[in-house]
Amino acid sequence: MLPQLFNPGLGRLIGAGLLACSIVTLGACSQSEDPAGQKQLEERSGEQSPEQLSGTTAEKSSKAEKAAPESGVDYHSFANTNDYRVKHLDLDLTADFDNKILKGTAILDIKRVGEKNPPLILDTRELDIKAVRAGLGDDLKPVKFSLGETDPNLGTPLEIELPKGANKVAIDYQTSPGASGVQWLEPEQTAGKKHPFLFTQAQAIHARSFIPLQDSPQVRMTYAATIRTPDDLLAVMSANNDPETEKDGVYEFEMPQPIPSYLIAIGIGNLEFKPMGERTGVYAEPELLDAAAAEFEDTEDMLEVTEENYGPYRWDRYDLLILPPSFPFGGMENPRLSFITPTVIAGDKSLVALIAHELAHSWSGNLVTNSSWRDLWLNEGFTTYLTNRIMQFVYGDERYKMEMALGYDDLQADLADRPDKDEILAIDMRGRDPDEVFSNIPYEKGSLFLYELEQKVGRENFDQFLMDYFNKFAFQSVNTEDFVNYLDDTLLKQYPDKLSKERINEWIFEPGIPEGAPHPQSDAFTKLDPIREQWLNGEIEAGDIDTEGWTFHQWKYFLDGMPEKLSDDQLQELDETFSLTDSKNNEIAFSWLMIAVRNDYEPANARLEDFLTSIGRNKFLRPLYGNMVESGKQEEAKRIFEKAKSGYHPLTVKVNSKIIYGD
Ligand SMILES: CC/C=C\C/C=C\C[C@@H](O)/C=C/C=C/C=C\[C@@H](O)CCCC(=O)O
Ligand SMILES: [Zn+2]
Repeated sequence: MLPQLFNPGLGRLIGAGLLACSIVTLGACSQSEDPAGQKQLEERSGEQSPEQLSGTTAEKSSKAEKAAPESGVDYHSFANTNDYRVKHLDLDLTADFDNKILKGTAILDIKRVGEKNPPLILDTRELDIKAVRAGLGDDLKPVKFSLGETDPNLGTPLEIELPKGANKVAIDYQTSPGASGVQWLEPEQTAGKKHPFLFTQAQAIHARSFIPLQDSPQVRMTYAATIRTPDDLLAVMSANNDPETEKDGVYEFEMPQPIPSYLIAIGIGNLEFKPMGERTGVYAEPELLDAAAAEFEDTEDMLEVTEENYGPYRWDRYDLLILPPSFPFGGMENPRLSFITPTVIAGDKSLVALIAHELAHSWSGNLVTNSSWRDLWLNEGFTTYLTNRIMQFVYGDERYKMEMALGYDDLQADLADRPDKDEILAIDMRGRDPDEVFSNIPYEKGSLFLYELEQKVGRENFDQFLMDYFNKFAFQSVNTEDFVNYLDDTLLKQYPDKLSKERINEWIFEPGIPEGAPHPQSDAFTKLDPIREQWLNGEIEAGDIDTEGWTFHQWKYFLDGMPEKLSDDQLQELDETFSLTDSKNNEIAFSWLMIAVRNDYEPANARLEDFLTSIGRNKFLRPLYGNMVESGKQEEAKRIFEKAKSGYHPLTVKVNSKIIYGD
């Protein structure tokens, strides 16, 4: 039998569905004919289409190398960061739940870094800009501004004429109800069903949909914020949340460490706090608070082992915010306060690698940051490597091996699915929407590359290397070339007989996995292969399989290793013996539903519909909808998607409607 993984709080959430919230059609933003904006756009998105980047492997990789943006250039931002840099943001926003808008003022402290005095160009998306003032210090006067042409991926540049010597710009604005980085939830979509909820998700290029700024990970700023909410709701941010704060509708925050814009985050809801350790705690709706605190109680241990091995935690507190199930990701590493899907509260800590992952970003990603989305692997590959190590420190070798092996299988699956050009770590993303290119490749291939380095130079030496890397580049944004140069100066010099530049380039600039790369495996998994085989061959019945003590990881491995096609009898036997359709572990349910969809297993249809309408996590939705379309169930996919869509996050709607309806 399946282990009993049911969690009452989550059960209520899942059962409730996600209806009643309507995603309002994106409103038009006032625009002017603006040649400057158009030029920015051409410079950023037009040089080479992805198709132009195809060719032989050698050509491809050399073109990928050339795609390294010049210093100060980010193909996913209009901002003229070679002229000005935003250093600090002061935000004062009111959350208007009735109209689904954030309204207020952003004051940017800017530093001129170029020789000239051109207009300041900021990123925006669907923002209604009411007025702009600029000047020196607090002497701000109204200035001219214009919105340029809108690019479907990048949004709309905001051009501001600055008086000479200006170092401050104040922008009065409001967001659109359909802002791509904000989800407004109706009470029905929450655990408590009585209060609305709001959360933002800025990565990769959605901060611009709720704050006008230089929305590029090359730019780091400190921030202070006042967030005004209805009196009975609590606001939290990726900043200095005070666990003692009482609900009163006005909340002040400070983020004293410089962070990139994609890490600015706001959550508002009927939230309460529960401590888990000295520096760690959880914010959640009261209905979920105890379950979340119990599930994630090892967070403090994770924090301590990571510090011991990779250097100090530099962000003061580390708390978790548990979001409603429409959150489009497993977690988001917002500094000091990771945003977490409730779908990982399984009741048995089986899915807590996600917490290790978000915590690890406090070193890889938040401290040392990819300087453009081309270099995402520097954030995610390092973080995935650290995640595995944290899981080993806290839960031991067997868990480590299983997590690694599952990651390797995820990588294989994505490699089988993607064009060569998207298998390159330093990926060419020009002209593309980062949300649509997103895959496991930067995570798992990046991590496997680091694992190979570890194997070659020895674990202790590699840990030292990582600690030094985090210290050297702390609070800086780096690109692939910075990392390669650092490798040149360190490990390549220290271990010339063990490492080579060619091999490193192959990992970073060539598609696929280099020949001879490590292949993480787990005995706890390989022993399941003959059992699965025997069952498939009819030599044993499902009831003969001794599943006592199987971990979630083993169930996932067992199910994911099933062949494409199973007979109706086989599906029924599996389901009746192991109650798979009713599994309360969302990862197991997902693996089973993937099998059910591709084999037209009707008894799982109701669960499939419930799953797709109650969870908004793209990791599950994209493959499930994709599988439905591929197996001829496009109409059913459309029906369910239309029913669920009003409760999905804007990003979820966008990427899945492409899958279901095509372009
Ligand atoms: C190769 C793609 C390059 C850049 C894309 C960057 C961001 C894309 C965007 O869609 C945002 C992603 C945010 C991810 C946040 C957390 C992930 O670690 C979650 C992974 C999936 C999950 O567990 O649900
Ligand atoms: Zn991550």
